[in-house]
Amino acid sequence: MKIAIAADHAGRELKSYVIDFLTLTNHQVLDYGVAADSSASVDYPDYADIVASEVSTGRCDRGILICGTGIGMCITANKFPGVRAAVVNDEFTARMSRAHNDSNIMCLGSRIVNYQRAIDFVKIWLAAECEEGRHRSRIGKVTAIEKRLSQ
Ligand SMILES: O=C(CO)[C@H](O)[C@H](O)[C@H](O)COP(=O)(O)O
Repeated sequence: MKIAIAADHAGRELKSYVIDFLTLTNHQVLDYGVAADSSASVDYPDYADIVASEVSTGRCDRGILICGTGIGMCITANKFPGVRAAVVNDEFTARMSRAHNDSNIMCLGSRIVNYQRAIDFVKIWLAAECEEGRHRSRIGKVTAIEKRLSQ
């Protein structure tokens, strides 16, 4: 899978662990910063913008965004057409955000989850499929709202 990833200063260390895992498991990873050795305080919308754009345009299959809580990244990413970003801070939401919502961006909170749990969530999220049926129909309604509001 081709996966775009980015983090703000709060998420940069966790991002390195996630990138190592993705690379080891043969995914193609595009790292959009912030640099692992940077000590700068940066703004999460600037990083969510890049990754959400990659997913929205279809240049990447999935995206992973990391900040302190995952919330700011998620709010920003969901402004982009076709993006279904979800904050994932436990196993259940990792699975359900795929099974019911077909999420294409996962947002992690580095101040909430430890590294090992975060990797577990990434594994679950990458492996889970959308259950289709009624869930696809509901996703279609979300897309219809998005289209209506963009006119
Ligand atoms: O965007 C966030 C909240 O939704 C992230 O948790 C940020 O990482 C956080 O706000 C950064 O806070 P800081 O005090 O500037 O480190």
